[in-house]
Amino acid sequence: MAKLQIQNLTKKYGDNTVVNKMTLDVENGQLTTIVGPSGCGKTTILRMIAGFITPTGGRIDLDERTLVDIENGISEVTPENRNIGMVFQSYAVWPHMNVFDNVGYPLKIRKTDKRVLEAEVNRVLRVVHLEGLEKRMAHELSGGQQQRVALARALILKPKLLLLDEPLSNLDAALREEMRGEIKEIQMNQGITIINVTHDQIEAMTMSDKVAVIRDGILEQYASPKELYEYPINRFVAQFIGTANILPATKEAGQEPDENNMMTIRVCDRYTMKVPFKDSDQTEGYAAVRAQHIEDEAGSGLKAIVRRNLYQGSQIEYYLQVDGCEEEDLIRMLMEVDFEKPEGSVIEIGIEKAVWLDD
Ligand SMILES: Nc1ncnc2c1ncn2[C@@H]1O[C@H](COP(=O)(O)OP(=O)(O)OP(=O)(O)O)[C@@H](O)[C@H]1O
Repeated sequence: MAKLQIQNLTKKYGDNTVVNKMTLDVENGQLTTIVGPSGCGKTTILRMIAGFITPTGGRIDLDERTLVDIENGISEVTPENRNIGMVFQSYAVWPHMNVFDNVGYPLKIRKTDKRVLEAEVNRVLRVVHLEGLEKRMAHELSGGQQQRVALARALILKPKLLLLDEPLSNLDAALREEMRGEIKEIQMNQGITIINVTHDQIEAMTMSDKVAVIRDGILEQYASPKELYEYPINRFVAQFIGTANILPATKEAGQEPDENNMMTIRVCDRYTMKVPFKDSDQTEGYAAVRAQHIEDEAGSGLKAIVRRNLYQGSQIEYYLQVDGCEEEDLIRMLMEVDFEKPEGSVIEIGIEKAVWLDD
């Protein structure tokens, strides 16, 4: 049984549909990340789950309790009664309050017994590794520490669901990585369900059990990081997650899967290969190919001119103009450093692995 169920969730501002019939389940104790370009509707989705924005349509259930159901006219549960914690991109800590008071505030306004409050503050400060800083004013903390205070304040009410709206985006790279690890640890140790929003695809891949890729308010694909990377559903997902090369491809109509569940496609009208079978009627489409799956293969029939080679220490990244591809669509290839080809050289390439995309 899923913990959070979102069905046909829709938000319109006038004629502008910013979230369009989104349906997804988040399993108990899992971390789901919502990714997509700026303006695709990520924050709007999170704020509808939290109860700050009323949907135009659809339904949200948390642990078999209906939070909102527009079509059936069920009155909305107010944000403070949803048992959902939220941490925003801006730290939102009170600068002239110390760490203890910042974190204890949600319990204080609920008139919690002083001793219980103290024990709870100490508990969550340990969880976010801030013990010892209780008396420090929030404005005397680093960005990362302030973000931990915000996290502790969200955790103190023991939410069923924690919503994170790009809380790491203002932190430097090293701190961001550390915090990712800590959020993951909180998820595992506290058994909490988390929805994280980001436009950083590396963050999405490394932290999540599942990733929801959104474009223009529409859920394009919802799957594990590995599945998204290996079997992207369309060009948008293939390029957004792990920047795949996209090459024009064709296939014969009516193909059946072979004994290995593969089918035959022709890439750039020059190179025939097998890819995982997809039940599609289309004869013209695309092959998505990762840079590390393009190889040097003399006699392959797929010619390429080296346009750029970028030495990266452990490997060389080549940008190739491939016969049969648009001239401006350069293809990326990663090679060992002993494969040295100057700009302008003509090579022949092979493709070790690809997936077929209809669109
Ligand atoms: N109150 C509002 N009135 C009208 N349009 C709005 C309102 N709030 C958001 N929008 C529009 O809805 C769309 C989605 O916004 P949202 O903030 O959810 O995107 P996002 O994916 O979180 O973007 P970012 O990554 O930049 O934070 C945007 O086009 C935005 O301009």
